[in-house]
Amino acid sequence: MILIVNINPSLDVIFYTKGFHKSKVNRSYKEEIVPGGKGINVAKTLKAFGEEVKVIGFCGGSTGIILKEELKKRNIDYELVEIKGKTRFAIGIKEDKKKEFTVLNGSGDKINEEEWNSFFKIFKENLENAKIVIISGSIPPETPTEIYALMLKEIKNPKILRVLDARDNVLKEALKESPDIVKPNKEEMENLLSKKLKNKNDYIYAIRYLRSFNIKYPLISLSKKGALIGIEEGIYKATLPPNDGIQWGTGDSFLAGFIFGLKNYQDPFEAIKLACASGYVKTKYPEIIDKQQIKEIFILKDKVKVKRLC
Ligand SMILES: O=P(O)(O)OC[C@@]1(O)O[C@H](CO)[C@@H](O)[C@@H]1O
Repeated sequence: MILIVNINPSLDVIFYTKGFHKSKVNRSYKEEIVPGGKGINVAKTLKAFGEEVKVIGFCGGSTGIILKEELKKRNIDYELVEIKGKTRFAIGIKEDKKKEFTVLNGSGDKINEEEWNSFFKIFKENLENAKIVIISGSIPPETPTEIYALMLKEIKNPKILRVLDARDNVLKEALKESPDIVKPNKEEMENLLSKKLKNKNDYIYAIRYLRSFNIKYPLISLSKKGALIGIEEGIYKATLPPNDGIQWGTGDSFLAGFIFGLKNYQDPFEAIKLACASGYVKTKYPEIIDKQQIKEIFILKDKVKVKRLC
């Protein structure tokens, strides 16, 4: 089973509008509501690939009830600790004829001590059956930045593949625990290094930096410009022709594609191709949940170009 930790899930609402103006009353002509949060997105894509997944984390309030209903509809197994607070919203705004996509992520509510204790109990129990653990997404307010480092430390079985997608100080702390796979995006990596990544040398520097923490497969997603991967043999850039679809949750599908590829083909090149194709296909849909989308991913996979940088 692939265990997915999403401690700050969300209900994602996408508004489609003919025009959006700040400080004005705006109207949408269509809305979509999907269960979200980075981990849940990874879970949905992996499930569509046919993998057995389980999501653990927190949920609360009426939004939490909807989140659970939506997960059930999609046959996603979950064990979420009920909290006094509520599950957050994340809002996406897509304007017709514009390439930009606006996102407003809610913060979520604070988790109390009792709720954390219940979570760690569930976490430890589920580690027994997990082959892969993916920890992904932002953390609730007032959560110590060492939280993901703590979880990684808790995974004592060396056979479990430890995967992390986090940002800022949470990522910084967790790197010290040498997860097997990390996947910051370009902006997150720039924040971590306090340096812009502009060219090939910067890319090499960034991957080497991650590898200095003994990360087996450091990945950096470059949005429309593809992705970077570091392996023992070298550093590579994978690309697909750019498209103008919605860039929300693409990094999560990217990560799911990579994990599926690595697990089933044990080949990082096949994995990075599946990752790029999964991210690309996600730009066309609010979520990846069915076999038809997976077919599209497999067709696209062979079009991904992988070039050695050094
Ligand atoms: O606040 P976070 O956890 O960084 O981001 C939350 C979020 O925007 O990320 C996903 C897309 O990657 C959405 O499903 C979700 O709502």
